[in-house]
Parts: sequence; C-alpha cells; structure tokens
Amino acid sequence: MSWELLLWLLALGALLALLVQLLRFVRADGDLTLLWAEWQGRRPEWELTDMVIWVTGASSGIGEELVYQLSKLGVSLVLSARRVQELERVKRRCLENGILKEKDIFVLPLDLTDRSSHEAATKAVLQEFGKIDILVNNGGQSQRSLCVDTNLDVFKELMELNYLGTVSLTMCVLPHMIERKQGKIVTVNSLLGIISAPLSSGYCASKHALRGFFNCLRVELAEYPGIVISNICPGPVQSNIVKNSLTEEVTKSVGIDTVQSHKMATSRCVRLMLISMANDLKEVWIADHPFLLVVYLWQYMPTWAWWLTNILGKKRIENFKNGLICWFTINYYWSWRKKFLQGCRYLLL
Ligand SMILES: NC(=O)c1ccc[n+]([C@@H]2O[C@H](COP(=O)([O-])OP(=O)(O)OC[C@H]3O[C@@H](n4cnc5c(N)ncnc54)[C@H](O)[C@@H]3O)[C@@H](O)[C@H]2O)c1
Repeated sequence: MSWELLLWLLALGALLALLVQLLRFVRADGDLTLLWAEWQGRRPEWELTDMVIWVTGASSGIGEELVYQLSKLGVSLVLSARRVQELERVKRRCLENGILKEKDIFVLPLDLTDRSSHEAATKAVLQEFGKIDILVNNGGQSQRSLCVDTNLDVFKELMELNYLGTVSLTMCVLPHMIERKQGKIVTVNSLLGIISAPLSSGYCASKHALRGFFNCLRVELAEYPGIVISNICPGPVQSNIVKNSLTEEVTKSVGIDTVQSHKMATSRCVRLMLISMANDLKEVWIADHPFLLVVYLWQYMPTWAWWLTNILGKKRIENFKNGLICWFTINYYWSWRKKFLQGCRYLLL
C-alpha cells in the first residue's frame, strides 16, 4: 500500500472520528467529559457497591429517583429530608423494587436549616453503619420572583437552606472522611450556579456561593486525594422544584404544578449523576440543548451569552408578569425542535 493511500485513510479515519464526536455534541445531554465517562469510564454498578451513601432531599424529585437507582446496587442508604412519612414511602419503594434489605436503609429525618441538629444526625449515621462513603448534598429549594419585589427574608431563607445548610452538614461529615482519608462529597448544584437567569436571584446567589465554597474546599483537600468533591450542575429536570419554589414572601411557595415536558427526565439526570460519582468527576453539566449550549456560550463567549440572556430574559419576565411561571419561550422552541426532527426523519426514512 502506498504512503499516499495510507495518509488518505488516516485522514478519513480522523474525519469520521471528528464527525462522531460532533454528532455526540449535537445530541449531547451532558458536558463532554461526562459523556466520555459514560462511554469509556467506570460503571456505577461496579464502583458504587458496598458503600454507605447519605442522600439529603430524598423525599422528592432528583433525590428520590437517586435512591431508587442506588437501591438496585449493593449499597447502604441513609434517606434524609424533613417529612418522615414521605421518607418511609420512598424506603418502601426501594425495598419493593431494589435489592436492598430492611437493615440496609436508614430513614433519618433532617431539616437542613436546623444546623444545630447536623452533628447528632452525623453521629446517628456513623452509629448505624460505622462509616459514610458518600454524602449527597441534594436537598434544596428554588425561587420564582422578581428581585425588586422580593422580601429580604426570602434571600436569607435560600442562603440558610441551599448554602449554609449544605455547608454545615458537609463540615460535620468531613472530619470522618479526613480521618479515613477517603470519601466523596457530591453536591447537587445547578446550571444556575454557573450562569444566571431572571426570577431566581436568591437561588442563583446561593448556588454560586456553593460552587465557590466547594471549589475552594477541593483545593484545600489536595493532600487527601482519596476525598473527592463533586459539583453536579443540572439544567431543568422533572421534579417538584418549581412547585416548591419560594415567591416574593418566605411563607408563600408557587404551589402549583407547571409544564415539565421540556425538562430532562429525572431518571436520565440521575443516571448521569451516578456515572459522575463512579468516575470521580469534579464538575459536571447535565442538560439538554439549548440549555447546555447556553452554558458553553457563557463559558467561552460571555459577550454573546449576555446578548442572548438579555433577549430571553426580557421574554421570560414579560411572561412571568402575564402569569406564566415556566419558560414558555423554551416550550415554543421545543415544539419547533420536535417538528424539525420529525421532518428530518420523514426525509431520511
Ligand atoms: N429540578 C431541577 O430542574 C433542578 C435543576 C438544577 C438543580 N436542582 C437541584 O436539585 C436538588 C433537588 O431538587 P429537586 O429538583 O429534586 O426538587 P424537589 O422540590 O422535588 O426536591 C427537593 C428536596 O429537598 C428537600 N428539602 C427542601 N427543604 C429542605 C430542608 N429544609 N431540609 C431538608 N430537606 C429539604 C425536599 O424535602 C425534597 O426532598 C436541589 O438542590 C435543586 O436546587 C434541580
């Protein structure tokens, strides 16, 4: 075979590999490191067995789905949130559908804003299982209100729960992990911990604060390579987050179900979270396009990102003032995306 032909074949191979990667990016629902880990990395089914995993906010949404998927692996689970009946319901479902036994699941009611209770809660977990391998800081609350209309108590509450509550529990668990020189602290942050969107000023602030805290902690723990600090940043995911969001007043939440069809399925988000946990990824972005694209834009082309955010933001505020709580601009985009994909399929098949 001539050298020329070999070079042509190599170039063709490289082009094909590039095309495959491009296709993966276009269809992506996670950042490229995460998708690579899903394709080539370690499997949660091999890596997360025999571990004690403590999940906060386990009574609903992402946390609830996370414990269902974990209950199919050989782990010990600690389920925490405020409502004990809800946790018992989740535990029952774990036992029905998973491979765990009664003794493998510990229901531990916990209010993240009651920081004085965190030390005792940590001791209770250690007494029950003897160790904590993974703490999943998932419990949290969002916000739907314009900054100028919002009572300061709302900002305080979001900081107390999303930021200080999470930091406090982490600080209780950390000495145990440092003593063992191993452990994972996985925090469910948000894309709104990286970018910002109107109507969520207090939520964005609390999630930005969390990201800053954990990025700093990771560097300070560099002498303990066995301790992994992981920030999970999802975009919109199907859950009760909007329904439970605070409004202008701390005593009032949105309280109604909103459209969820444009959001990522909770099971897919949780699967990607498990892959991230199995592969010790430091930060992952989990979202469908166009949300994922917007974060890339913020990261690499902030001027364009501001331009786009201002246009979408204005529309979002206008919709909110007209009584629409969700991203109707996005739903509009979604229906056109669906039509476009259907058209492509029709032309190709
Ligand atoms: N769903 C999304 O679109 C989305 C996107 C990005 C990030 N997140 C993050 O994911 C995490 C889980 O949210 P979700 O979407 O499942 O919402 P959700 O409302 O369905 O669940 C929130 C969980 O947090 C618990 N919680 C709330 N206040 C608490 C307190 N004071 N003490 C203890 N637990 C408390 C709730 O009981 C519930 O179990 C949150 O941290 C949220 O910020 C969600």
